[in-house]
Amino acid sequence: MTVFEARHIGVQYQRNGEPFAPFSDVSLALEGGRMYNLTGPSGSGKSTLLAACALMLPRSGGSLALNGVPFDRFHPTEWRRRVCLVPQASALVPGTVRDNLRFPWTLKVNAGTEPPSDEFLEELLALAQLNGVTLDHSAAQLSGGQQARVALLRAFATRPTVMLLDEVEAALDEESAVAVSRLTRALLTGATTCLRIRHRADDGYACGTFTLADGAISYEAHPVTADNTPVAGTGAAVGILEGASR
Ligand SMILES: Nc1ncnc2c1ncn2[C@@H]1O[C@H](COP(=O)(O)OP(=O)(O)OP(=O)(O)O)[C@@H](O)[C@H]1O
Repeated sequence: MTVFEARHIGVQYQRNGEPFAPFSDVSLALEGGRMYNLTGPSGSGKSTLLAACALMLPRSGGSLALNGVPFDRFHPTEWRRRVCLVPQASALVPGTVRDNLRFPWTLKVNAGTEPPSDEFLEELLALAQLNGVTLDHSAAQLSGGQQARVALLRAFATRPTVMLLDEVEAALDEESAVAVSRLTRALLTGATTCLRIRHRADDGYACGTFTLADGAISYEAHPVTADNTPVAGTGAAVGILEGASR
């Protein structure tokens, strides 16, 4: 089922006083429980597209929808809570891993909602396979790969519908990058989806790749198994993130 749709999206910047549009008519649809790659040459507009989908940038045209509901029926803050953009360098805040995983609940966007319990956070942490890192661990003592995974958990803990990952594993070694992919895949439930900018070779976790080049987008599906799931990974967090244990 399609959970996120972008139709005929355009963005226009000003460059030396002149309008400049990396793209003006880009459409894509993402199905639930899937992970998609977004690739394309440097400067083709990948980060711009993610920011526009998260309503972080004004669009020059086009529409967005979540589960068929148009974006203008959401308050922009609520949209950004559901369509979560994770930048490449997601800075962790000083303090413990718990402080970081609960950080979204210090923000206005989550005002009035209960922060997650330690039990829920421990279940999430277990998925990330962080070699014994606990909720009380100092975030400053985590490796780069561990920090990237805690940043992902922090974003997923708010249960967004769409995760937009802007090269979250770009600065990591191959082993840590695979760990981030595995964790992302494990965190997806049937009601959530993920679009990630990726420059590395495919790692088998995505069901397909969008390519943005020269203002146009194309899509290529990846091989799937007989039960129509991507080759690598499973939604291991389905039970956790669908609510039973929070
Ligand atoms: N704030 C801005 N003002 C003007 N032009 C911008 C702005 N941000 C990005 N651009 C331009 O828009 C184009 C797309 O940039 P964007 O960062 O989206 O590309 P990208 O595909 O993500 O690139 P990369 O793979 O190098 O990260 C580039 O030509 C860039 O110079």
